[in-house]
Amino acid sequence: MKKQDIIFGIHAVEALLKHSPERIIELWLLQGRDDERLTALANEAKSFGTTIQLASRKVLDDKAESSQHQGIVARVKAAKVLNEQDLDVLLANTEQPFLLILDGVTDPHNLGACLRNADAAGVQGIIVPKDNSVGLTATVSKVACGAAETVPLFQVTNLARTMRHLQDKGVWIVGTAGEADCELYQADLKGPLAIAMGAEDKGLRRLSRESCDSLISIPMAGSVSSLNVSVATGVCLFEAVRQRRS
Ligand SMILES: C[S@@+](CC[C@H](N)C(=O)[O-])C[C@H]1O[C@@H](n2cnc3c(N)ncnc32)[C@H](O)[C@@H]1O
Repeated sequence: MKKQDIIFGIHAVEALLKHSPERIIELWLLQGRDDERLTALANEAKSFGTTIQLASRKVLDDKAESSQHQGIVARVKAAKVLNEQDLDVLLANTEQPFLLILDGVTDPHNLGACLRNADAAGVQGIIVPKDNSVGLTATVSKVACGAAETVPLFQVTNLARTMRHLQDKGVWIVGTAGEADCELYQADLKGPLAIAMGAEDKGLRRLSRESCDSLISIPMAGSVSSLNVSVATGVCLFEAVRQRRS
């Protein structure tokens, strides 16, 4: 298991300082950059006793393994990996579960965007299979814009079994597939709910699809056959938000 991670980008580091500053070991800032937001983050990090170093762009690019760091890179203690037991704790403490299942999303940009959507929609947790899914990488945190620090990601060994467990706890699972007869806008998305999205290439796996209580499609007016998974996630989550507010 990894003991340390890298997190980069202004929003990602800001969320880290807000929600789990104790994880930050060291912070590198781009030298010579006079940026109010970076200065504010550096001052906050200093107040937690974090070591701060100024570094060149090349050093930051190397640390982040990306040039998208916006002048700030943190070395952090790896986040605790959440599992089935942690999910049970969440369910026990949540009156009206609103969850997202991602069945094998492998692109870090997609997971990051789904985390961001989930945070914005008020989703309490995302469930992913441990294998064949991307985890919380530095790129995921950057794209999530802070949501990797606020939305718990549960990594489970057997997704179909976890879905049955959710159903036993009264959660209705709505799967998504372009060919489903029922359209999103006809579905009832109130009550304890988990929305299940499929992988970028193959969609929901057979067993996951069969484990859903219902399947819905997002109507497609044009010629493309499907939406990007993070876009489809946003569309479905916010239809659920609309219904749950009314
Ligand atoms: C790129 S699509 C996968 C396409 C894949 N070829 C398939 O057969 O499902 C990734 C995921 O986004 C969601 N999605 C994309 N377009 C959708 C649509 N029109 N209706 C429902 N879900 C959709 C589904 O969860 C799907 O599994």
